[in-house]
Amino acid sequence: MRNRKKIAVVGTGYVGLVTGVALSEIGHLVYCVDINAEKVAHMTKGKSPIYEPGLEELMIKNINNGNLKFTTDHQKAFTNAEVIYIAVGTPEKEDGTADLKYIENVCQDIAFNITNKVVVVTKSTVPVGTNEYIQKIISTYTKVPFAVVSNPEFLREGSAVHDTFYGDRIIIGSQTEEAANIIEEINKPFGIEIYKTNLRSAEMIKYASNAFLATKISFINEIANISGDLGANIQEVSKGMGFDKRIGNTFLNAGIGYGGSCFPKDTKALVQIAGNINHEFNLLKAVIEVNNKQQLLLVEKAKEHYGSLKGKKVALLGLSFKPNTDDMREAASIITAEKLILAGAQVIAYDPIAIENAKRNLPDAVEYVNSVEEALSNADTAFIMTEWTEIVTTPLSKYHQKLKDNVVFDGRNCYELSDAIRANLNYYSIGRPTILCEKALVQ
Ligand SMILES: NC(=O)C1=CN([C@@H]2O[C@H](COP(=O)(O)OP(=O)(O)OC[C@H]3O[C@@H](n4cnc5c(N)ncnc54)[C@H](O)[C@@H]3O)[C@@H](O)[C@H]2O)C=CC1
Ligand SMILES: O=C(O)[C@H]1O[C@H](OP(=O)(O)OP(=O)(O)OC[C@H]2O[C@@H](n3ccc(=O)[nH]c3=O)[C@H](O)[C@@H]2O)[C@H](O)[C@@H](O)[C@@H]1O
Repeated sequence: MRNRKKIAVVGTGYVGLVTGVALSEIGHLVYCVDINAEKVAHMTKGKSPIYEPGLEELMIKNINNGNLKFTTDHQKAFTNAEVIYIAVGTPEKEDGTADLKYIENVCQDIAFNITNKVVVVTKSTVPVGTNEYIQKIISTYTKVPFAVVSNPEFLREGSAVHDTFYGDRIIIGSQTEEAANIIEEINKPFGIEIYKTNLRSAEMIKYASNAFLATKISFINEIANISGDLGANIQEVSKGMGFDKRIGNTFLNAGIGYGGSCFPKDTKALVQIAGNINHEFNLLKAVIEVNNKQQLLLVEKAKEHYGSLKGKKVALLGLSFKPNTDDMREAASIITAEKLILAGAQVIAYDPIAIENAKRNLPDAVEYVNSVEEALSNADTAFIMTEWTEIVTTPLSKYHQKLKDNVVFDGRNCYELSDAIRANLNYYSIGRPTILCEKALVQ
């Protein structure tokens, strides 16, 4: 390959690993470096530490052709590297602000180990002004010339590989044209629209995008929360709204709120970022509050239906924060399981992929089973938390057959109301009229 570069990627979470794999796939020599030795050993054998469709195949291919290496040794990764991508975590602190301790450590790792002129690219989501802070830390410890570039990541978990090769835009924020051009050249083979801007605007584009998507979700959830009782059907409302190109037809699925590693933390961080310049971001505060309430909605509906949940056996179907990932960060299943157990219910949980991670996140009292059917067979009622294909394709007649109380609380609107009527079920969903058995047609 012409212009093949040695590139180091620091941190092998979703963003680092997918970035490293993608850059190796387009022909660069990529060293992915992580401080977690167990993870590195695993990845060196071609095993992905995360469940992400299509990722492991590309990892194996590029390990075998020599383009992709994993190491715990920063010096090995950084020696002669022309570009270094930072993709470590920026978790939230207790007050909601972004914790930059991993970024700060990486800056020192970079300063102490670079050998030649390098472009340092920040993929991690960082508050506005952080790239200048990165520049300051690195230059405190080294005389080797370098430039910083902000290149925020927009991939979604569960479709991360697809999003990397077919994303909507690549944002490059830089103070120098030279550094921006180097990163533009690297990204050209992806064939995705590139937008160049300054450092601070690039940093803000990332937070503003996540905050806007979270706002769309909380907005449609509020419309859902009034639609059901007013006899409207939120799915039809969303569809009708989505025909308007100014609104768009995505991110209008009502449900039990957004979870995941980013929307919850990035919305809180943006409220804090605004607070730092004395701006009260009331809209975003409301988005967060609506989401917190939304995550509790199924428990509230069940309490209303039953009066008390004491002794009820609940099948919790789908545990990850969305389908096609084993990520449990901020999943609605966590707070739901906690509230159910607090109310005296028994929780029988199932997920196609995320059970091992769920065991580290859900209360100890939760029991786990190996299939949807097994969960239903042991339960009085079911809560649908995540719209995995395996769950969505389970016919409602199965719920009718297996559940002792014949009641389903569907947090993801997986079924048509007409199917619930046909299956003769008590069926609660989000933003749609409740179906009660007496009204259902007995087959
Ligand atoms: N998860 C996602 O889908 C997306 C995440 N982001 C952002 O990307 C950043 C990374 O998030 P994730 O990919 O979820 O990562 P993560 O938090 O799951 O993993 C980070 C990795 O960095 C490693 N690490 C920490 N310090 C290190 C050091 N000094 N040297 C080498 N490795 C080190 C850790 O061992 C860990 O494996 C965050 O800022 C996040 O907000 C952005 C878009 C999508
Ligand atoms: O910064 C990040 O980490 C990423 O955050 C999100 O990606 P992700 O969290 O992986 O997944 P999404 O598909 O956005 O879903 C997030 C949450 O919103 C919920 N959601 C999504 C869409 C919708 O219409 N309704 C809805 O409730 C999902 O169930 C899930 O809990 C963004 O979509 C990515 O662009 C961004 O890069």
